[in-house]
Amino acid sequence: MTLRLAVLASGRGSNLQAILDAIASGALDASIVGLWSDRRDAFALERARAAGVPAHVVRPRDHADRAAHDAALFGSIDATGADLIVCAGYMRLIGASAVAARPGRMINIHPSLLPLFKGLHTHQQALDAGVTEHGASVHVVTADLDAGPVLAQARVPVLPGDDADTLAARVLEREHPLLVQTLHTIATGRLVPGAEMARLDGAPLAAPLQLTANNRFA
Ligand SMILES: Nc1nc2c(c(=O)[nH]1)N[C@@H](CN(C=O)c1ccc(C(=O)N[C@@H](CCC(=O)O)C(=O)O)cc1)CN2
Ligand SMILES: NCC(=O)N[C@@H]1O[C@H](COP(=O)([O-])[O-])[C@@H](O)[C@H]1O
Repeated sequence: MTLRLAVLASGRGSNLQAILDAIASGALDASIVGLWSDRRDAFALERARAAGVPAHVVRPRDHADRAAHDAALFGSIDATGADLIVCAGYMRLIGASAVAARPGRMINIHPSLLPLFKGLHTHQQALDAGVTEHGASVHVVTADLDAGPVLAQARVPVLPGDDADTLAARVLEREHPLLVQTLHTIATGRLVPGAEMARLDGAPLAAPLQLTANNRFA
């Protein structure tokens, strides 16, 4: 069955574009039922429109508080019958009640090797920590920020002379196949995200899947 995706994005939308391209090429058996952004200037909106995907703006400033914003956002998403909600550069903390109502149905791509470097400015965090390896993670969204079960990771070296921008670019290049391959593994039913635990081939996922250089899981 084709996996129906609702995608949330706040910015340029390159991860959204990676999903769109994978669907268009036949590499991912999924459809995007809509793109939702909290920012009306998000270029992700243009990418969605160009692909014929319904693009929605739900701005926090138009709602009384976080709970009201979440209610409007997820009410719109629920109306589409989406199977999975993908945070692809969505820069809002999702409230605990919205998360609790959708256990295991939301994933996020985060630019660090979780549990290292949660939150924002992850590449500077990595440089400040002096790590020699960095990367990206796809994890289940839970009430606590960037703390849910980690489904898959991709690793990159930190190179001498790196700054936050050069490191971010190297990570972003690996995020795209990481997200697509994770969605493919979910779409085929091999990987099942859970609020507390993910399962791979019916067994508890013992450790995050690791993306190889040829964009497959080891
Ligand atoms: N409940 C959860 N919500 C979200 C998660 C999560 O794991 N649990 N992942 C994030 C994505 N994210 C990092 O990966 C992230 C999103 C938002 C923020 C943040 O501090 N946002 C501020 C507003 C910032 C702004 O508007 O510029 C806020 O919400 O007040 C940090 C990290 C998606 N949501
Ligand atoms: N805390 C969430 C977070 O920092 N997400 C990051 O935002 C970028 C979105 O890029 P994109 O809009 O080009 O997909 C990506 O690097 C993603 O990992």
